[in-house]
Amino acid sequence: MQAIGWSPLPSSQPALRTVTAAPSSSGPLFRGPPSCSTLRAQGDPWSQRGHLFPATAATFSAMLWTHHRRRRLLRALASRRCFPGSGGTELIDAGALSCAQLSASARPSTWQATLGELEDEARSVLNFFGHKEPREGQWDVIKACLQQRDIAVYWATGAGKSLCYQLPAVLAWKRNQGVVIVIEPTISLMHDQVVGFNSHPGSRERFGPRACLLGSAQEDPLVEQAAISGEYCLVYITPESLTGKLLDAFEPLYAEGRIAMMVVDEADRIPMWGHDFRTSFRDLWWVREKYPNIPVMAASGSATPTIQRDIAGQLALRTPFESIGNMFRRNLCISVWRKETFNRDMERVISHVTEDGFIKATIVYVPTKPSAKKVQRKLQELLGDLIKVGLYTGETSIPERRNVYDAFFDNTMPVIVCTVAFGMGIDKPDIENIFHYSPPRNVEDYMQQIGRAGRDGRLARCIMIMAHEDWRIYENGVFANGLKDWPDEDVAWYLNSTERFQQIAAGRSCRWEALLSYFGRSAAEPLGLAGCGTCDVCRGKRSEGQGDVEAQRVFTKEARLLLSAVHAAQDLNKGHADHKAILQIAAGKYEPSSGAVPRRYRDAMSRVDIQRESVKPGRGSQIFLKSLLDMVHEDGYVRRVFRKVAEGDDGDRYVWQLSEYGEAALKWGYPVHLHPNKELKLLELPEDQRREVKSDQKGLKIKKDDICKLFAEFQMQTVDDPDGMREIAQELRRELDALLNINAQVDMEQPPEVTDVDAKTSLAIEVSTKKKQFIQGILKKSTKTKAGKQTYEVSGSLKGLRNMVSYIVKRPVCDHILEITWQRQDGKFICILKICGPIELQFLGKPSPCRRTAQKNVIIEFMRTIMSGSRSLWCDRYHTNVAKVQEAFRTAFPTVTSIRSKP
Ligand SMILES: Nc1ncnc2c1ncn2[C@@H]1O[C@H](COP(=O)(O)OP(=O)(O)OP(=O)(O)O)[C@@H](O)[C@H]1O
Repeated sequence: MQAIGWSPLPSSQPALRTVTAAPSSSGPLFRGPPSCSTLRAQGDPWSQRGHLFPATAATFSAMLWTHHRRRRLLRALASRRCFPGSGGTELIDAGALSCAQLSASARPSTWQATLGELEDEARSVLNFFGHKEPREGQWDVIKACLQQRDIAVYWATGAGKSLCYQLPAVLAWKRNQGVVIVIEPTISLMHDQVVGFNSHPGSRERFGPRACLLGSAQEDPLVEQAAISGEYCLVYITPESLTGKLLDAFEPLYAEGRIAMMVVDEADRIPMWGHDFRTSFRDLWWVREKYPNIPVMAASGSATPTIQRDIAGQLALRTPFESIGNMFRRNLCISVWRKETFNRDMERVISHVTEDGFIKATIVYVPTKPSAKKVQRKLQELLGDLIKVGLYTGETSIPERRNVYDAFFDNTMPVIVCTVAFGMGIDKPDIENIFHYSPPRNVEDYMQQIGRAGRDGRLARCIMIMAHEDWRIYENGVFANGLKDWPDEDVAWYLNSTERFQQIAAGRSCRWEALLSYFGRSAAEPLGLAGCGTCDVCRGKRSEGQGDVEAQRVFTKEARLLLSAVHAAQDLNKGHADHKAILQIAAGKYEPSSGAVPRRYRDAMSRVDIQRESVKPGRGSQIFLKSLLDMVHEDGYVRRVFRKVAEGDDGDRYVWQLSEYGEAALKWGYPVHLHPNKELKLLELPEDQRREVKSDQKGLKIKKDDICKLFAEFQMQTVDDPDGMREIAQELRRELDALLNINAQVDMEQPPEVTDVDAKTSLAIEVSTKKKQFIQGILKKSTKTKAGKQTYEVSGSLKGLRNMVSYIVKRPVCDHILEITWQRQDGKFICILKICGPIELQFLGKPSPCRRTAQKNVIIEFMRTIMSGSRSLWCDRYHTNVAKVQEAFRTAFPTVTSIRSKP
């Protein structure tokens, strides 16, 4: 075999030239790289040039079998990997020429020359991607790739990180030097990258470089086979697949030196997902340990300095070439809106989707799967049948994901409602709106998600619709429970990130400035003194997102009392102002610890006392101030910082501080206007009403707790005891029915503010005939349209009707409502719904051997669905015997009247 390849030695040292093994033969189905000899025969210029990546023991010995001594040297060289230009000048063989001697004499001129040559080649590969020039920074990263260095690239979303590894991948592939493995966190992202890469004209040519994805999303086993024998230029894979069964599969390719580089894209997911649901992210160091000689690149669009350090540690990066870019995206206009009613919020979303009569590509992010379903249904309803709204969550099946993804890209489904499962790294140029209905859990996720918008450089909107209560799921709910096993420093990072995000949402300064400073970037340079000029704060539009401004009330005196207490607590406790201390100080109940300085204590207290005197009685109580603290926090007057809770310390997780804005408000006495929250409104009710509401709430909580217990019991039941299961299921069912009745009332507890119930207005609503029963009590007139739909005229107050109609008619529970009664109680307008009746189940799936488990899973899933407020369930995930499940259902749920299966 003739040698082709690059060597760090001068041409007078031909023995040290490296050689590549002939490429493995391409399978009939795949376009593998052409062999070296074929290329030479075709006069391919790539084959005449030097090597991008060092050769292996096998390839060395293939060429140099006649030179025994040098063969030994080269084997050692190959096994210890002496890289040109990367400082790998190790002494190898004392008897022969030492590598150090050789390199010392030869490297400067040859390496420069060779690198220059490679750079020329790399530039010409830019055409493959259809780009004329590299963007700022891309070239430096590509050069570091050519030097085989570990690399960390932290640039803004959409800045062009992918090219930094795809271009070297094409170069390596063309020179027959192996594949680049790219680890991506999501299937949709892999799919996007593979489709994008394979659609380049160069990829479609015969023997053109191609990309593939491996893992559960790859249905064709032949692709896996071809990928591990090096027939693809880029192999995309999830961390689970790589650290799982495919880790060993790449061994032969590695032994041949034909893995050119490993890339961990979206590397910020390592600390973010690695702890809980994607632990494989934290196992990536296995790959490094098993294949130590492969250079590693980490890329991320949302990594803070702390996360960058974590990534470097987890991937064991060796003195990496770091490129840290500016993260400001001038064309993204960020706004935050306060939630109003669900329907009103959805209407506001729609008004932006259909602005100017054009349908804008839009992604709506929501934090949980049930809320994704709810939002999708509502948007679909408002948009009608012509405009499709897709749903993409962790529960979406792989074929369905593919459909949704494709439809979104070709604009047949312009709106997608999704959880974090969708969108990461997706490069659709014309997304004009990103909505968040409830905030994502931290700044990193937010940055990543808004980064999908405006990738064509045109203006795009990023609007977050939220309520302060939304943060609770991250602090107390299922997300926070997941933190239990995390190390302290990661918990601190997580909670601080959520807290910083709350500050950004409060909008007391330019939102981009706050984002950039979170990511440790200078805001002064890209933004200038005037801020970004595009966010709602800079445009002076913050108040527009604040919902009903008239609902705000003046809390200046109470807020000043609270802020002065935070100030005093900070001062007294050496910055450790915890929740309890602040409330005690504000209420005048604080006992100083023995270490407190009496003089300072007196001064601090007297300042707080002055404020307290100006507050009305009852408004300075700890319980009132507790609600107020949440309100001033929501509005950005105070912020929290995570503190490490010591072993056995049951203190608060956070310490509180005045924000700059809070300090100014305290110092200059600005008026403080706030939206009263639920707790505060409750406190303001007369005693008897408050007690009533509380007992209702308590009743509901007890009921919910009972149900959760029953549910847990049901889950514990073994499938071998169908009678036991059935019994618990029936009990559960009764409880659920009762709960649904309560829920209906509780949901309507904030009824339309009806000032005069007798002032009736009529409103026409269109409903299908089967819903007739639930409005007959208040039906005034009914007519049938030509299309066969029934129109009913219902009486009531206009606002009340609108609320009721949208609540009832547009919700999936409407088919199960038996009776509606409206009542007026304590000046409130209450609608009581009795819910029961047919529940429709649709099954997709084939019989599978583990029927009982599947049946149980279906029932569990069903109960979850009911508890989340929905009444229909699609069981497409369970492969089971449909008839058996139907039977199990009929016994467990006698009210289920219609169970259909889909072929
Ligand atoms: N040199 C270039 N010239 C012109 N366009 C480019 C260049 N490099 C990249 N692009 C384009 O920029 C867009 C964004 O690139 P890419 O998807 O690589 O961004 P990214 O940094 O990986 O973003 P994210 O972090 O969101 O995944 C793509 O459409 C790509 O084609």
